[in-house]
Amino acid sequence: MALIEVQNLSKIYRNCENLTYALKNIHMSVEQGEMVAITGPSGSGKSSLLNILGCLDVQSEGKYTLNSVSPQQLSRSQLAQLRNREIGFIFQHNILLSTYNVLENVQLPLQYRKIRKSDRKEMALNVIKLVGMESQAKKYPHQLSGGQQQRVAIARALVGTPSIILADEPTGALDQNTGRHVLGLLKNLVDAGSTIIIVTHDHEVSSQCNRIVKIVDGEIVANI
Ligand SMILES: Nc1ncnc2c1ncn2[C@@H]1O[C@H](COP(=O)(O)OP(=O)(O)OP(=O)(O)O)[C@@H](O)[C@H]1O
Repeated sequence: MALIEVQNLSKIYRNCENLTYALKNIHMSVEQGEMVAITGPSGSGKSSLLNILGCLDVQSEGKYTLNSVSPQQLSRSQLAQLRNREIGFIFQHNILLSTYNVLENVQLPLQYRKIRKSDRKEMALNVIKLVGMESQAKKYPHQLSGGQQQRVAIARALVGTPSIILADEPTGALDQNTGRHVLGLLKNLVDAGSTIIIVTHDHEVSSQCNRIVKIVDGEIVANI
């Protein structure tokens, strides 16, 4: 079974009298070690899909399994544990805590796990090194550039060794050079065995992925 399996999945938003069919009959699977781009025009359903894959929302119809687990069958606390253990999130505008330094920010996803304090620090330092930020570990977010902050966000997404990394426009807020650097970092992670799904409008990013899933009006129109 693939790491991610989506079958006949639909998402319908109900607001008062209105129904919006944000996703219609989606089928897709993602294997371990793939880097997959999700593209499509504004309002096509990309975020709705990413939210379901990230267990932040549930589908209205159909089936989703992550590592053979069906998130829709879990309680809220089980779901929170699954998210914490299996998924690393990277957003366009990273949400580092301003009063925490780099090392403290990167350790955050580990605080809900039963891991010794000294081990947490070591795990965080390892991923901080991986993204080339070891000399900045004591700095606070406001002392870093946008690209450096995004590298810290990537380290934080990685620290718990999640099964999958979900990235929403990870280079969208960066200048071209910094964006290329961050993209290179994500590619290195995939080369080392990580699985990444990236929502992007950027052709340079999607062209570097193994596969592009294009969504239009809630339907997959290409998966190549
Ligand atoms: N909470 C909600 N309630 C009602 N409709 C929603 C909600 N969230 C999204 N939608 C609608 O679902 C459709 C898909 O939205 P979605 O945000 O998934 O698109 P998107 O491809 O991520 O767009 P963008 O690229 O602009 O971020 C749109 O028609 C949107 O208006």
